[in-house]
This record gives sequence, C-alpha cells and structure tokens, in this order.
Amino acid sequence: MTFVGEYKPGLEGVPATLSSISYVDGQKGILEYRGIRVEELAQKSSFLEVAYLLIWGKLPTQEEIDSFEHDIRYHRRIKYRIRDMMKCFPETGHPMDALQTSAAALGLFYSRRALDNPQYIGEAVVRLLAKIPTMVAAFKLMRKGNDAVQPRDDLDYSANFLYMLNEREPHPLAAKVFDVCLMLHAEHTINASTFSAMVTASTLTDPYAVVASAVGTLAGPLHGGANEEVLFMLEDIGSVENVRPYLDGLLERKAKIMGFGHRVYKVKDPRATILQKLAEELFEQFGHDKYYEIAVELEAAVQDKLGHKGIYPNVDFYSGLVYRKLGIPTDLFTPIFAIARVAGWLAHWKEQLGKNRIYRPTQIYTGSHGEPYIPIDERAVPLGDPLEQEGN
Ligand SMILES: CC(=O)SCCNC(=O)CCNC(=O)[C@H](O)C(C)(C)COP(=O)(O)OP(=O)(O)OC[C@H]1O[C@@H](n2cnc3c(N)ncnc32)[C@H](O)[C@@H]1OP(=O)(O)O
Ligand SMILES: O=C([O-])CC(=O)C(=O)O
Repeated sequence: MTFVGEYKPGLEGVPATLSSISYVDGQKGILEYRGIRVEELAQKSSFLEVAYLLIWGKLPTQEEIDSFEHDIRYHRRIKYRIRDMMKCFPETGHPMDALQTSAAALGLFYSRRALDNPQYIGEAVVRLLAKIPTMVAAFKLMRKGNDAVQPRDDLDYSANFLYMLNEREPHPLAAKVFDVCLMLHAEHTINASTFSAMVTASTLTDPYAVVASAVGTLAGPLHGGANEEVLFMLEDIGSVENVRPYLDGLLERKAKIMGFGHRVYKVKDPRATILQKLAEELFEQFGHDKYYEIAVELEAAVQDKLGHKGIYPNVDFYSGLVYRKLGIPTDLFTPIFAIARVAGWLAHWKEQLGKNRIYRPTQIYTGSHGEPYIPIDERAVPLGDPLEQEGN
C-alpha cells in the first residue's frame, strides 16, 4: 500500500474520530463536557450526573438521575468468585494491575456481546460504573489479608467508595471533594486510554474488554500513572529549599518532570487549578501538608525554566495532594483516576458503536525486502548481550 500524507509521531494533531462528548482548547485552558464548562459542572453537578451527561449525551431529568443512581447503587456488589480471584492476587501487585484483571474478569460473567441491544448497553454501563469502585476498595483491604467491606446502599457514590476504602463513613467535605475529583477526571477527548478503548471497541468486543484495555493504558507514567509519580517526586525533593537544585538535576538529565506538560494544553490545565483549590480547602479543614509548599515552589520553578515551552501543571500534579489528605494510599491514585474515567471510556464506546469502523491505520515500512532465510548454524553470533541488540 502506498502511503499518502505526513507521518506524525504519536499521531500528534491527527483527528482519529468525530466526537461530541468533550472539547479542549489547549491555548485558552478550556475543557467542556457536552458543551458545559468543567468549572461549572464541578460547582453544580455530581459525578453520576456528569457520567450520565457524558454517556447519554444530555443532562438527566430528576426521574432519569434517580433511576440511574438507583441502578448503580444496587449493582455495587461484586460476585464472591471475583473476590476469591482477587484474594489470590499477590499483595505486592500494583492495584492498577489488579483492577485491569478484575475488570476483564467481569466479562466472564456478563459478556454476551449483544451490542445492538440497548438494554445490554445500559446494563454494562451500570455494572462497570457500579463495580469498579468496589473492586478498587476490595483489593486495598484484601491485599492486607482483610475482608472486603460490603457497599452501603444508604451512601451516595463517592461517600460509599470512601467508606469501603477506609472502613468508616467519610466527613461530608471529604466525600464532596472526592466527588468533584471524579468529575474532573471523567473525560478528556482522545487521550491515550480513551483511544485504546476506542480501538478495542471498534473490534466489537465486549465492554469489559474495552475498559480493561483502557485501564492498562491509563496505568503508564506518561498518562494517569503520573499522579503517583508526582508524590514520589515531592517526597524525594523533601524541602522547599531543595526544589530548584532538584529541578536543575532533572533538566540536566533530560528527565521529564512528572505532572507537567501536556500534548494539548500549553497553559495550566484548568483541572489542576480546581484541584489546587480543593487541596487548599482540605488543608483548611483537616490540617496542612508540607508537600504542598514544595509543589507550589516546583510549579513556580518549572514556569521560570520551561514556561516558554508551554509546560505547566497537568491534572496529575495536584490530585495526589488531595487524595493524600483524604487518607488514600499513593498506589490507589491511578485506580481512582480509572474509577472516574470509566464514564468517558463508556461514552466513547457508545459513540464508537453508533458509527463503527474498525481502527486499522497504516505504517511506513522501514525494513528490507527479499532477504534470504539463513539456517541457524550459519547465522553470525552477535557480539555482546543479544538482548541489547537492536530490535529486542
Ligand atoms: C492524565 C494525563 O495523561 S496528563 C499527562 C501526565 N503525564 C505526565 O505528567 C508525564 C510528564 N509529561 C510528559 O511526559 C509529556 O508532557 C506528555 C507525555 C504529557 C506529553 O508529551 P508530548 O506531547 O509527546 O510532548 P513531548 O514529550 O514531545 O515534549 C515536548 C517538549 O517539551 C518537553 N517536555 C514535555 N513535558 C515535559 C516535562 N514534564 N518535563 C520536562 N520537559 C517536558 C520535552 O522534553 C520536549 O522538549 P524539546 O522540544 O526541547 O525536546
Ligand atoms: O488528554 C490527555 O492526553 C491526557 C489527559 O489530560 C487526560 O486523559 O485527562
């Protein structure tokens, strides 16, 4: 096949779909879900209402949201066989790997691939939104040999998750702030994990496989996994005085500063601005965190050194400080991102099904042609470690 067009590494700027789910203006720092500014949603909405908006394309009526919330509340439990499977996971395994495996395992129970049946679509949406938080909380407890806490039907989505995680009812401010965090992380156009979900969806596989593949993609440190890395970096910096020498060291080594930079935003990510305010609200109520000063100084230092390149905090920079104040362990930061992003992945899954064509891009072949097959005993023995040879 002859390739016509320009190769763009990382598909930068290449439109991969037509979508009406969300919109980002990376120069002005604007994010909208279905045309509504994320700042307004964060103030006035709730995570489940935002999930409904993203997936079903409109704000729900009272009756619609009541029924959606009711369905999700009553699908929160996970089957004992999934819990038993999770008990066998190594306790040192990363919770994102546990989540990816458990999300895929849902397909063993519910996959019928009835993708042309609206009832199947609706049930899959409810099951995934309802059960993913239960699985994240269950692994947190079971890896320590404890039993998973059962969901509480009298608590709303976010309060119930924090209850299952920490084994006690959360302070109302903690539940509210957490719910806003979920709204902020719910959707972000064609980011890597959403693209992964869309590619998987385009093969017409089941939605549990779609979510499992997206979870695997979100886990990487260049994407959702950066929120955890930010905390390690702040701990490593250790003091405000060490921020600038530490940054100089990173820049000398040409290392990436975690939680900074974005393919689309060339200004501060609007979600980072809201998350920073949420962190401050929590500190006022529950006490300060010394890492906050380090983070603020790092933001200033990065702006001095890299502001001219458009490198500013992204969504992953301040979220960890919020989660830390909510008593959440660092390795659960990315699974929490996944809990929220399930809404966006499902919205894109549904949109993809409505106009599906399998994703199958092309490549520019850079290898040779017509090479002879060399019998094994005639092949040259490479010098050095064969694993370090090109291509391995
Ligand atoms: C939810 C999310 O996924 S948000 C992103 C989370 N990821 C991170 O925080 C990891 C750190 N950031 C990064 O690695 C990148 O900024 C990404 C992956 C987010 C975006 O990558 P890309 O759009 O491919 O940008 P790319 O890596 O080409 O960087 C462009 C330039 O900015 C620099 N740059 C980008 N991000 C950073 C960073 N965090 N620290 C230092 N330099 C950076 C690059 O070195 C490059 O400089 P150069 O042109 O002089 O070579
Ligand atoms: O859009 C991106 O590339 C990454 C991001 O911020 C997100 O997924 O929230």
